[in-house]
Amino acid sequence: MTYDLKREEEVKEYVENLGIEYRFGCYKEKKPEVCHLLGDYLEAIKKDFSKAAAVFKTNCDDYNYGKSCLKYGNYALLGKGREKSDTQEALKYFEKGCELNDPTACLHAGVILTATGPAVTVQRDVPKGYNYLKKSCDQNDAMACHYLAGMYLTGVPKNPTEYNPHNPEKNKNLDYLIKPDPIQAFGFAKKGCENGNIFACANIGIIGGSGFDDPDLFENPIPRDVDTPFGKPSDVLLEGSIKGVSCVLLARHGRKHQYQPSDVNYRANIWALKQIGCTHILATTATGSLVENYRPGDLVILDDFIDRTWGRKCTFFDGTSGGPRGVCHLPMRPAFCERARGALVTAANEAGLRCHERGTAVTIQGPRFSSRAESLMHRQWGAHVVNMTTVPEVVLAKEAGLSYAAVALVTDYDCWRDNEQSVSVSEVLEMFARNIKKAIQVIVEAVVLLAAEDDLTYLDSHTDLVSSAVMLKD
Ligand SMILES: CSC[C@H]1O[C@H](OP(=O)(O)O)[C@H](O)[C@@H]1O
Ligand SMILES: Nc1ncnc2[nH]cnc12
Repeated sequence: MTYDLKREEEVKEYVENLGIEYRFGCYKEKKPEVCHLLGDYLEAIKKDFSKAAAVFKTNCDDYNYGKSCLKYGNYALLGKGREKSDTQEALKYFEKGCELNDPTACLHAGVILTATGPAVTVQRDVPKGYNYLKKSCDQNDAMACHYLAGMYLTGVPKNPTEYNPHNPEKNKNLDYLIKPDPIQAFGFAKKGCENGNIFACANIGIIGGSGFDDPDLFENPIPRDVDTPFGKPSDVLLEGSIKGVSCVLLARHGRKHQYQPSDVNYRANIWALKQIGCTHILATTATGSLVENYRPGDLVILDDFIDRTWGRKCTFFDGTSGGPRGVCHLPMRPAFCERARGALVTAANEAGLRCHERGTAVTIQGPRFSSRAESLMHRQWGAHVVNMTTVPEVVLAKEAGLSYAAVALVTDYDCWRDNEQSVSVSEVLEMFARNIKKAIQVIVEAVVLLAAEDDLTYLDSHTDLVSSAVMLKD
């Protein structure tokens, strides 16, 4: 029989007949795949969750249908179609689903058995949980691979309460069920990424500025040519890993330093990093000092800016096709992500480097350096360093909901000091080259610190802030 699905009565009849067919296939013909469809039908069309739960349960118990075990496990976990939730019961069904080769059931069983925290009610069994996760990842479940990558990244301590993400030195002495292993972590992250979990692809973007355009950060970087609604970024994105953490490097001015500060496509750069799955961006920038105590060779973890640029595209919210809609009035205090800044500060301090934990950058339009009068004025305004790129980069990263922080390397004293030559390109590049190891060390350690954080709710607050700043009328 054919139905005209534009007519309401015929749709109703079709749906009713579907239910009859499923019942027949399940109860009379005893076909497990049809019983599963019947469960889906009861859930999605009839919204009868207790009946759906009963069908999934029986189909798992009697017909060993893996997908139904997963479904019933979910019902038990959420307390859906039954009086209350029961994690132990859920685990039993996930384990059976996994034995029947359902990769999602394996994932859920693995997560339950390895989870820690106050809400956990099931006895932790990391080796068993690990095997379930591995089976799931082997069957190309991207989430399981991502989860395993996380386990190898930080290691799985016997006693999770002893683990302190802010104290890597102390963590080294812990007793581990799974030892931290960056190579394994990267392998699983790569597999998670290949199977479509963008968060396993490249979590931390690194924007390298002058002198950091092409550093040897990754062993075998994979170049990725990316396009965005805002045009092409300054260069290919280089994917690789730092101590097992998936990262991606972008040369702000292009690897041949082909774009001057006002011609950098900042929007494409930030969008490309977000598009590829970055949640964080750590940037480097060469800066001139505006205060005596910020000496060439020092690091500054920027915490504010003064914008002296003009004509740069400084918002994604301008109606560009493929971009976000509405008008965005984003608060700029704080300008940088405090958590990412904290990681840079800790990394610099732990490495024993001379580092200023705060600093305001005045970003000038360039490409020329400041006049002496301008330099003196910037000093009076309270800026600590001067460069040509922090704006609009920091603004756009914030609009994209990313965690962004920048480590500035002081390369010169600009031109405000009496009886001293004013800054030159050769001075900047020479100074950066002499200190590049510091910048690399800080970025590398900050990447490790950020990756070890397990409370990522601050990332939600970045995106929430953007949502609350957008004015949009339908
Ligand atoms: C090469 S001198 C001026 C140049 O250096 C800084 O670049 P970046 O921020 O990309 O490190 C500064 O902002 C100017 O663009
Ligand atoms: N003095 C300076 N002014 C602007 N950008 C810079 N980058 C490095 N030094 C600088």
